[in-house]
Amino acid sequence: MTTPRLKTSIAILGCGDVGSTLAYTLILNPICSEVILVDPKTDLLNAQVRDLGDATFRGNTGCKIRAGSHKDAGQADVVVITAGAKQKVGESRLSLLTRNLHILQSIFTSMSPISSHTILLLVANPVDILTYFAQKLSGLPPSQVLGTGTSLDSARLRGVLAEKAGVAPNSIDAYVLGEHGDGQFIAWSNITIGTAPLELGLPNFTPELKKDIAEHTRGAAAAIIASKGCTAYGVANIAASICKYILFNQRTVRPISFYQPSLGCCLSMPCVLGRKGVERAMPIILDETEQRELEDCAKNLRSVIEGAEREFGMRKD
Ligand SMILES: NC(=O)C1=CN([C@@H]2O[C@H](COP(=O)(O)OP(=O)(O)OC[C@H]3O[C@@H](n4cnc5c(N)ncnc54)[C@H](O)[C@@H]3O)[C@@H](O)[C@H]2O)C=CC1
Ligand SMILES: CC(=O)C(=O)O
Repeated sequence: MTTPRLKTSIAILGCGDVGSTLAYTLILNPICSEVILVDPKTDLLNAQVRDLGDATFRGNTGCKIRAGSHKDAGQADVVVITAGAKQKVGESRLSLLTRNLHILQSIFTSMSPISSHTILLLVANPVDILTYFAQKLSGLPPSQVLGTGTSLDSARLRGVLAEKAGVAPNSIDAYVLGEHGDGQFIAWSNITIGTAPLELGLPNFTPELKKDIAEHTRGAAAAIIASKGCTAYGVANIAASICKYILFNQRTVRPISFYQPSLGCCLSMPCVLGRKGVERAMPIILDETEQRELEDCAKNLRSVIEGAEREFGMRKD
């Protein structure tokens, strides 16, 4: 007698550079039984499914890949939204807003009705603003709508600190918080290197080094885009990890973009990730400068949201 297998599915909307890299990551590190790819470019979609399908045949990973519709995606356990325009050289993430909000609106029109158990994970930029609108457009509870946010920036920060301190990145706790964009800030006061606070773990830490590290982290995406036109591997790895924390109910603490009731927008703060999405916010004590940076960041994001609501006729004033 064969044991029935539990079916878990991840739908990826958009199978361009990021969506296809995420699909490949999920095939190599299987965490679900099915990956559903959705993209209006049907030639590209079918070619990606065939090419990625070839990667499923060698080991018996148990993860199948298929093309699907937006309606199919709306019934998946996790829906990852990578659909949208990407930055050209010199463009900011925020400059993508009008184009990508149009795409987001059309996605929710096509996907409806969405299963009430689905977790939405936004990757498309500007990710904090799109996470905010995805929650409104989907009608799902805020805890089920999240964005990769500054988890990628935090990984980049851990990478550079690891190199300077001569320890493995996973021996470092360091959080970039706020906007996945120019309004991000580093919670310096919370960094630990192994068992040591930053100044002990990195004895040659100077104000110049601090500035260089912050600039490196904030500018990492633009530097890669200037040479190859996109970033894909880092965010695909982050998105696959987030899917795993959710599907395996891992209760892992990460900085993720989610709705902050006291700030009136979505931005990244640490939270516990599990099967319900954001299980709870994880408190963090910020120093005075960091608290001001958080408030400034939220103020800017709120004003971008208000501008978009006016442009898209979602506000009365
Ligand atoms: N949050 C993060 O850390 C990162 C975010 N990104 C963002 O991810 C997005 C995607 O980037 P790439 O994959 O490089 O772009 P891409 O242009 O290679 O792929 C985007 C795909 O979305 C598809 N698409 C458009 N409308 C759609 C719809 N209604 N439904 C399904 N698919 C649709 C397009 O046909 C295209 O194939 C961009 O907004 C980019 O800025 C990229 C890297 C990191
Ligand atoms: C493109 C982007 O948002 C990133 O790589 O951080």
